[in-house]
Amino acid sequence: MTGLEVGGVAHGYGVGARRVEVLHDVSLAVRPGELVALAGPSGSGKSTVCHLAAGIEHPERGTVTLDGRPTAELADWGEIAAVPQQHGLLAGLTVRDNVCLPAHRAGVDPTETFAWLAEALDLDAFVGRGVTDTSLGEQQRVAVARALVLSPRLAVLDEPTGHQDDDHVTQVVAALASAARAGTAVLVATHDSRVWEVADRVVRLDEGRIAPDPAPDPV
Ligand SMILES: Nc1ncnc2c1ncn2[C@@H]1O[C@H](COP(=O)(O)OP(=O)(O)OP(=O)(O)O)[C@@H](O)[C@H]1O
Repeated sequence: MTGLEVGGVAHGYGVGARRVEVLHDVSLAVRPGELVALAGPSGSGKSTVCHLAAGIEHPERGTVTLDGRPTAELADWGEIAAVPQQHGLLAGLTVRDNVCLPAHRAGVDPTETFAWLAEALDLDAFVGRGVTDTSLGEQQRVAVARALVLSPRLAVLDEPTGHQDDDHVTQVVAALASAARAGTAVLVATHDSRVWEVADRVVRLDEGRIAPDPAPDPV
């Protein structure tokens, strides 16, 4: 098991005069059991890396693999689970059914994991409610719970603390750290220094390139 490997990726959007080059020779890895934060200014390409890692897009050049297989060929939520910026929840379902959907589709009983996630992410008060009848922050935690319900080999989360207050940031960060301890490779695009603090590594993007590590402070 090698986890997520992004190798020499170049990627952009559009053609001709509308062409935007977004990523230039990006390489990074997230090993099973690692939590890696992807930092960088707005527009530096974090969400694009997330889309490629989650297999939502194919890289134009280079490779993006999970345990050696292209992520774009892995559609199973037990392999790769994602929290996109817009959360991607199903409006017609309750909170509980949104979280449990990947498990139901995989034929796995989610009862125990759901109970743990609902408590860990403070969902208990509204698990039976339609997901559209919850706040944006609540929906974001529902999306995090859904991503973790099958203990995927890779979890890709795009700004998963963006709508949370301090206490709930702590809960989301703890749930992600716990998933990593259980063996999931966790990639988190985030501006949130509270995520950087618990990450095994922080990888910085700058204008679509991996930024070098800052020089150590002089002693
Ligand atoms: N579908 C698209 N078509 C054209 N350009 C795009 C598309 N998606 C993203 N871009 C451009 O690619 C660049 C990187 O966008 P991306 O969303 O990956 O950045 P980001 O680092 O996640 O930003 P933020 O922190 O604001 O979410 C931006 O200049 C953006 O405008």
